[in-house]
Amino acid sequence: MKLLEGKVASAAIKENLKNKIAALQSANKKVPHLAAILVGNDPASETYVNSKVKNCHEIGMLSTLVRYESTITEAELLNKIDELNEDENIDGILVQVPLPPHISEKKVTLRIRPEKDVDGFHPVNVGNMVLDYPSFISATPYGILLMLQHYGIETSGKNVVVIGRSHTVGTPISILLSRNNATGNATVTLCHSRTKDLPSVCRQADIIIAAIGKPKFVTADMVKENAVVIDVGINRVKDASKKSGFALKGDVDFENVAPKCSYISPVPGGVGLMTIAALLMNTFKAATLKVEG
Ligand SMILES: Nc1nc(=O)c2c([nH]1)NC[C@@H]1CN(c3ccc(C(=O)N[C@@H](CCC(=O)O)C(=O)O)cc3)C=[N+]21
Repeated sequence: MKLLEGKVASAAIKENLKNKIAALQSANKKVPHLAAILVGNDPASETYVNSKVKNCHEIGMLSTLVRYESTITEAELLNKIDELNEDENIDGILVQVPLPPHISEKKVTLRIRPEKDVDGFHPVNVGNMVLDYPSFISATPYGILLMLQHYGIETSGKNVVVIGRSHTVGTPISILLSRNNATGNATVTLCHSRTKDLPSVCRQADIIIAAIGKPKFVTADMVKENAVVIDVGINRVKDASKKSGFALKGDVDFENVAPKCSYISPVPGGVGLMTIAALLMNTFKAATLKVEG
């Protein structure tokens, strides 16, 4: 069993970006600049956004963190997005979700200009992604592709079972893995709560992608010998031994599943870190595409 280490794979991507940014700098060109908006003080969101900002800094990318109290009005937030859309110094914009209930995530998503939508959440980007036109692929599915690529895991002709049909993970990764290109050509089965006999469907899988949001959902009896297991879950489970009182757990019963796998991604230290690398890739692309017109 080999671990798919997000730390190792994301470090390689970040090193490459760092060199490219250094080259821009020495050519006196503009350095990519990400604007991240965080509303409220949800501890998980704070961790993720701080990590995004820190990672920008590590590779020489500029970032601006815009913070608001959870009482900010929807109109104020939309105004800020308009301002960042117009700001020529800003290449990428992301608004961390979830947002407070009085703010429409849909309105916010639609307001960000598709050219600056480095999260790839705008319907224009989602549509372009589906049609295989140039687009921003959202961070989690893109991160999974980068992880598979880094470890040289072949997808062509493989049976992939994706568990979970969310807009942000299950649906886009199913589309991306089934398309006709170097990171696709898989036979994809997208499973969900109405799937009949999920364990036997999973046992057919060469690659399982677990994105359900339930700890220990994928158990050893569901996994074929030598399968590749990608765990996208990020569940905060009560754990009195941790300083925070919580432990981060994936969707896979790691202890019992790992011995059967050829490769498995851990949580933490797996796909989560790849999502950040993917965001940096998208922000770099947003900046350089603009330069090229
Ligand atoms: N507009 C928007 N874009 C997002 O991309 C977005 C979002 N909102 N909302 C929430 C989800 C979740 N997400 C993660 C990012 C990093 C880790 C990550 O770095 N995880 C570390 C551990 C972090 C920890 O210790 O809590 C790991 O798995 O090793 C996880 C999850 C981005 N998301």
